[in-house]
Amino acid sequence: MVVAEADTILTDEERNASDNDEEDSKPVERRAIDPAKINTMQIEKLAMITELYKPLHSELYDLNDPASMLEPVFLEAVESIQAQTESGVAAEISSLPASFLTCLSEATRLYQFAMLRREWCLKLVEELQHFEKSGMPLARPNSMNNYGTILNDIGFLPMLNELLAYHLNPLCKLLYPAWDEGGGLDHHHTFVVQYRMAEDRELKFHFDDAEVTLNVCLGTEFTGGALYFGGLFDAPETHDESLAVQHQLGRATLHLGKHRHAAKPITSGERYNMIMWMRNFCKRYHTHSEAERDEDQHHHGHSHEHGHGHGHSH
Ligand SMILES: O=C(O)CCC(=O)C(=O)O
Ligand SMILES: [Fe+2]
Repeated sequence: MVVAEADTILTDEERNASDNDEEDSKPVERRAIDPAKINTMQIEKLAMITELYKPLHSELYDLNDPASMLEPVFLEAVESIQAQTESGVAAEISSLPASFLTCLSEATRLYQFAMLRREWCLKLVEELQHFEKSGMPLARPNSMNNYGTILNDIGFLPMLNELLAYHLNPLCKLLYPAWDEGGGLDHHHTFVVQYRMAEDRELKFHFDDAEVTLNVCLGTEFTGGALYFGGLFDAPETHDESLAVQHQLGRATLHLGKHRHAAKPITSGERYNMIMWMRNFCKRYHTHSEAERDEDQHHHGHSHEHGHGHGHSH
């Protein structure tokens, strides 16, 4: 069932999908709110949180000590990319530390790597539980997850911007060179999804409102909940892919936003994952002429490749 947020407009496709039991064959696009439409209510909410909320672990809200958050092998990989870029050499995947990157699928460019330190993950979960108990207003993460928290809205935006600019964007430029246009992956929607036996236990087949998605497991204790991948939205020849990816605390799965995926039901415990939908400003917000738009649609084959997050008019 697709659940609409108050300010999310469902497309015909999503509306049909919500009436359709064969969700495995009909992925819906997930979307977040357009950053350009951040309204005064959200700004007032952040001001209220900043004034009234006392964090449990205030060190989580900045990136002053990257080594307390990020695994040594992740830092080493990013440093090697930066060093190569600075010396004018095009960075190569083969030059990453040997144990760093696992490629789960060449055809759909699905990767995994160690990213977040265990203590940091567990502290973030404690922080979110503390936030929830504080009675501060909570917005649900997106049009499909009912439980979880938007990190951007509760004080994590500056540190996540740094994480994207200095760590994730250089890595993504290497793994997904198509998004190197303009500033590369230059903005994001980041949230934590939460699954509990008595609440949401799974997530239906969909693709993301993102160029590239980072999904990191924060624990805590659970069974089940594997991610399932089933091909790229715009590449029918990949639709017979059927890959189940297990979670491991602190480990990141990196995939294209258009990579169709689902989360299998958890069978016990509680699962938290941090999701960053990484986006390219040029791709989304530069205005096309009619001719360019026709040209693009011809190439991509899907009109809604453009204008994500703006809602749809019919
Ligand atoms: O449950 C997960 O880990 C995946 C969540 C997801 O695909 C999403 O939020 O877009
Ligand atoms: Fe997703």
